[in-house]
Parts: sequence; structure tokens; C-alpha cells
Amino acid sequence: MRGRVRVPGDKSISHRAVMLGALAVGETRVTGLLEGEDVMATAAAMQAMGASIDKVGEEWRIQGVGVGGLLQPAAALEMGNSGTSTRLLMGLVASHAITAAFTGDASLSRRPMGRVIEPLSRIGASFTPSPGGRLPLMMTGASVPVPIEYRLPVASAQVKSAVLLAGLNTAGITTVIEPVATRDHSERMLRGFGADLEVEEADDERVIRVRGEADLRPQAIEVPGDPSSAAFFIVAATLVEGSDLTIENVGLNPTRAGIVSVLREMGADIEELALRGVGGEPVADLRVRHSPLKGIEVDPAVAPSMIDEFPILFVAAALANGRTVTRGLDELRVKESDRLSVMAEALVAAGARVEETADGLIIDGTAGEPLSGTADNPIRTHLDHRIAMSMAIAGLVSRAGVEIDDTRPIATSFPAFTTLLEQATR
Ligand SMILES: O=C(O)C1=C[C@@H](OP(=O)(O)O)[C@@H](O)[C@H](O)C1
Ligand SMILES: C=C(OP(=O)(O)O)C(=O)O
Repeated sequence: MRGRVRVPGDKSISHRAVMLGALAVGETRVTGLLEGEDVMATAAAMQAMGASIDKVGEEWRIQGVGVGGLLQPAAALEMGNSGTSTRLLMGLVASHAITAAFTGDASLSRRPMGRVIEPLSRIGASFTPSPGGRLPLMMTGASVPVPIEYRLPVASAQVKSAVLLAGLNTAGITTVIEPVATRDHSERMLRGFGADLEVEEADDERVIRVRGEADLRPQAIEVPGDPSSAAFFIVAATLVEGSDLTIENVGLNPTRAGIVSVLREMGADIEELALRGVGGEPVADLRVRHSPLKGIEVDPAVAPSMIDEFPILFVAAALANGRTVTRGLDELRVKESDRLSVMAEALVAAGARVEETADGLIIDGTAGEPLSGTADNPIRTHLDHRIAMSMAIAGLVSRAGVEIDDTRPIATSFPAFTTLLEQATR
């Protein structure tokens, strides 16, 4: 793994840029937008509700409808594989007097939506979900939405954001209390668009208040690179002998950068170059050189700051010297797949030593010895882009290589993954 690669725009920030641009009055311009399927699902939904969204050269131009101005979509909003699109858009619809149907692929249709249905019902929205609180569902937003104070029962930036976005068109102050901090891109960007939002840190909790009937001002946004996409290259360069790879433009918001600190604790050599600010977020180029890793106990408190990076961390742990123990990861069971059992099965199939517990994995690493690989028994990726990319990286450090059953889901978050991997391994 040598040379330089530039990771695409952050998925979380891209979703929010499209949504808030579509709610501002006037034209928002976005560069570096992730053009993955998940973000395109958000863009199509905002267009279906009245925004106009076009790409001119390298720039996305969004004409917003104004808070309160969303139109009733003529057809179901197709969310594909994207939990973020679904839950955040449900928040937006909740405080507009419109009816919308949400549909998704087989993976998304298995994921729990009760966690947003519950607070959004208190605001006044009504829902007809499929059994178990799942997609497909229909919802009708409140005509007179009620401001709520909501304490998050799960550490979820999607639930937090759904309530805050509903608060934008709700008279009065909507409050979200976070016992555990999750990614704060919504808060940062809402402020950037001129919303009246305050965050108070008290007794280890974060209290976020947003004033409703907001007027959002259009912005020029540069989306930083996605640390969740960079993580595959950080781990690959760490594991593959002889590597010296620079990954450009990596967002290092502290609520996202847990993977960097955990890998460093395991012995990774990650240097931050040209630290700068991009779009209100800290960004650096990361120079990563091969280095042996040692197993550690991962502090469950870091989980929210690297929640999507556990599949690739498990690959790193499989090659480390000694035992890595992770726990407190129940949320991984409700992502695009059950990422604990799917990664355990995949890594064992590739020759790693892994034990699955109720809320984590225990992995005994090979101390750098390559995995056997899976020559003729493709890994089942269960429509999960992060399983596919993690196991592709595992293939780089295996004797026989790793074959995966389906690469298509990679396009949901990182369409250029294979091209960049080929570029770095040439
Ligand atoms: O708010 C977001 O953009 C996201 C929040 C996380 O989900 P949860 O809120 O369900 O933890 C994360 O897994 C997802 O990839 C993106
Ligand atoms: C969990 C993820 O995304 P989403 O919830 O938006 O489907 C992810 O990208 O790993």
C-alpha cells in the first residue's frame, strides 16, 4: 500500500448538507459531496418534496423550499440501503403536514424504526409501520407539531438528528438530551445554516436545544473526507508489510475519530499532516506505515466515536499479537447486517480465531501471520457495504485471498473503493 489516495466526502455530512440545503431559502452550493447511493437516495427524496438539486461541474447546487415548505411527495420515498436517509427524513416529515411512504431494500426493511417513531409520535406525527416497527411504512406529519424534551434511550446520532430536524418546523424549543455523545455533524451544520441551537454540557450529558420556525440561510459547504472510508485504508496500510500510504483529506471530528486512537493504542503508526479546518470540521492527511499490532481491550466508551469502524477493527485484531476484547456493541446487531455475527462468521471462514459474545467479539490474533483466506467459499456479506470492504482488506493479508459474494453494496458509501485500492496496491 503505497502512494497517496484521497477518500470521498463524508456520508453523514453529505446527507445533512443536502437536507439543510433543501430547507434553506435560496441556493446552497456543496463541493466534495459523497455521490454514493445512500446520499443520492436523500437527494431524490428532497427533490420529491420540492427542492431542486443539480450538479454543475464539480459543484452541487440546491434550491431550498424553506422550513415548513416541504411538499407532499407523489410517490414512495425509496431509501435503498440507507438508515440515515430514512431516520433523518422521517424527522423532517414529522413536523410538516404531509404524508409520505418510506420503502427500503431487504437489509433496511429489517432495521428498527421504533426508535424514531416513538419520539416523532410525541411531536404529533402518526405512523403505520410494518410489523416490528419496520419499513415499508407510511407516516403523516403533525399539522401543529409539539416541541418535546427527549432523552435518547440509545446512543444514536440518527435519532438525535431526527428529533432536532423535526424541531426546525416546531414552534418553541425542542430539546434532546444525550447521555452519551454521538457524532455532532447535525449540531455543527444547523448552526452553520443559522439555526438558533445551543449545546450545554452538564453532568456528563449533552443537552441540545433548537428553536423552531427557523429561517435557514443558504451556505457554501465543502464536505471533508469520510473517516469511515479512510479506516479501510488505514488498516490495510498498517497490516500490509512495506506499506507507506498517505490518505488525504480525512475528517477528524472527535466524535468520529475513535478508530485512529484505538489503532494507535494497538501500535499503529498514523501521522497527522497538514491539520486544517474544512467545512467547520477538523481535517488532516494521514500518513500510515506498516506496523505490528498488539491486542487490547477496547474501552466500550469509545464505541459511539467509531461505531461503523468495528468491522475493519476486527480485521486488524485478527492479525494482532494477542487477544482483543470488545464489548458494549449491541448496536452493531442492528446495522445493515448483524455486524457481530456476520464478521465473526466471515473472519472464522477466512481462518481467524474469533469468539462471539452477547455484545462483542473476542479475537485471538495471528501476530502478523497471514490468514488462510477463502478460496472457493465466498463470504456472505448480507447487503452490508462495510462487511464487503472489511473482508476485501482481510483478503490482502491472506494466503489464498478472500472472495466475497456481492460487491454491489459498496456503492452505497464508497463507489471508488476498488479503484482506490487498486491504485494503492499497484
Ligand atoms: O447520523 C449518522 O449519520 C449516522 C449515525 C450512526 O448510526 P446510529 O445513529 O444508528 O448509531 C452510523 O452508524 C451511521 O452510519 C451514520
Ligand atoms: C450504519 C451505516 O449507515 P446507515 O445507518 O445510514 O445505513 C453505515 O454506513 O455503516
